Amino acid sequence: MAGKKIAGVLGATGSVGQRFILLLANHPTFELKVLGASSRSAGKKYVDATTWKQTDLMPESVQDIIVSECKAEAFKDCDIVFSGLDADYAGPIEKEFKEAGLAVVSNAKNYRREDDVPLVVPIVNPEHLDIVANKIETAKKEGKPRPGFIVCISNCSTAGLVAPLKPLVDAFGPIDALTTTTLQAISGAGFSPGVPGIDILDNIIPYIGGEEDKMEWETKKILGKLSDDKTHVQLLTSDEMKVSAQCNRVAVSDGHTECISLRFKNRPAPSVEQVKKVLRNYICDAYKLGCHSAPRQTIHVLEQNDRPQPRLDRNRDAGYGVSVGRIREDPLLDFKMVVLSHNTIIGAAGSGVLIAEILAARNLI
Ligand SMILES: NC(=O)C1=CN([C@@H]2O[C@H](COP(=O)(O)OP(=O)(O)OC[C@H]3O[C@@H](n4cnc5c(N)ncnc54)[C@H](OP(=O)(O)O)[C@@H]3O)[C@@H](O)[C@H]2O)C=CC1
Ligand SMILES: N[C@@H](CC(=O)OP(=O)(O)O)C(=O)O
Repeated sequence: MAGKKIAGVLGATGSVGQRFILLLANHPTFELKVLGASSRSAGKKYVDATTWKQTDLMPESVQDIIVSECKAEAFKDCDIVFSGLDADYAGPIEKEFKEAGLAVVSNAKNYRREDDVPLVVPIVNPEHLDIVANKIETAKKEGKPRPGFIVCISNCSTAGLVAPLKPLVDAFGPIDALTTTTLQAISGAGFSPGVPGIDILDNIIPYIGGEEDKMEWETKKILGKLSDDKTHVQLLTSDEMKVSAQCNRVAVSDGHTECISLRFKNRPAPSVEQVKKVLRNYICDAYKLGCHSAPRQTIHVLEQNDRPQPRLDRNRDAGYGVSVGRIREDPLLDFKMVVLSHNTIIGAAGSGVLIAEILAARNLI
């Protein structure tokens, strides 16, 4: 690669934005140059604008960067713009960036359901990025400038859920019924204002607005098939796959846990040992492509009966790997298991970085 690609982060002061900063600070492909946040932060040094809440120190390289307004003009030299914007404001900002010809990889939910926007968990469905390749190729054929585009990262709980589903579907055919009950970390609720300590200490909150609907819908897009003309994804129908989610907030800092049960359409169902073997042997395409952040072990199958646990297992493969434990037969469906994923790494900023690494490896940025 000639030189490093120039990167910017929108929403750089928030929960996801801070994680982007950590992941991009010493990245071999990307050089972090531009940071954007609200007008409350713009004009200040990053170190003064940000209430840093990560357990790793703020990298020195970003401390003196002056935070910009989230305007495309300020980011015009960026090869890639990562967005960790508050979804209440992300819509028009990301649209302006795309229309200015910029490549945006977004954590916000605003464009996930658009037909021409790939919804990507990079360890699961990187082939959906063909939609971007097709746009660029079409513009080239028509003699038009390289178009801007948005790629969306999934909801954080959905990212953890689909990771084990993908190799299972590839090996054993469709899953026609799935239930998941989540135990979600407080970092998932963001920092402004975030979950108050008085609400979450000694407590569980059995409601996360919009989360269950997102999990039930996004799973069907991520596991859907790319259309033959590579313009959109054919969503799984509710007849093909029924998904039911119940979402809870728990007093964990990082790492979403999910108790899932699933049923395969084909009979006879595989054995527990076959399921474990398929999960263990799964190597994601991003790793085969040689991407820097891709997990060497995509799915860690844990045999101890009290694992996975957020504090012990969330950082496997630097937070890009997903842990699955307690795989056993289910008396109602076929199997049940416990899945753990790092919500701000593979569930958010890390997925963004890995998507960008794939785009760079494919010369799409
Ligand atoms: N946390 C997680 O695990 C996940 C979050 N997401 C999504 O990622 C996005 C960011 O979430 P999170 O980091 O948790 O949120 P935070 O509340 O922690 O951060 C929000 C960011 O948006 C900025 N912002 C707020 N208002 C404006 C505005 N009017 N114009 C420009 N920037 C603004 C804030 O800047 P300032 O500091 O100046 O106010 C801050 O940088 C959301 O869309 C969320 O749904 C997705 C998956 C997982
Ligand atoms: N709702 C998730 C985080 C999030 O913001 O998700 P989304 O990007 O789908 O809105 C959580 O609370 O843990």
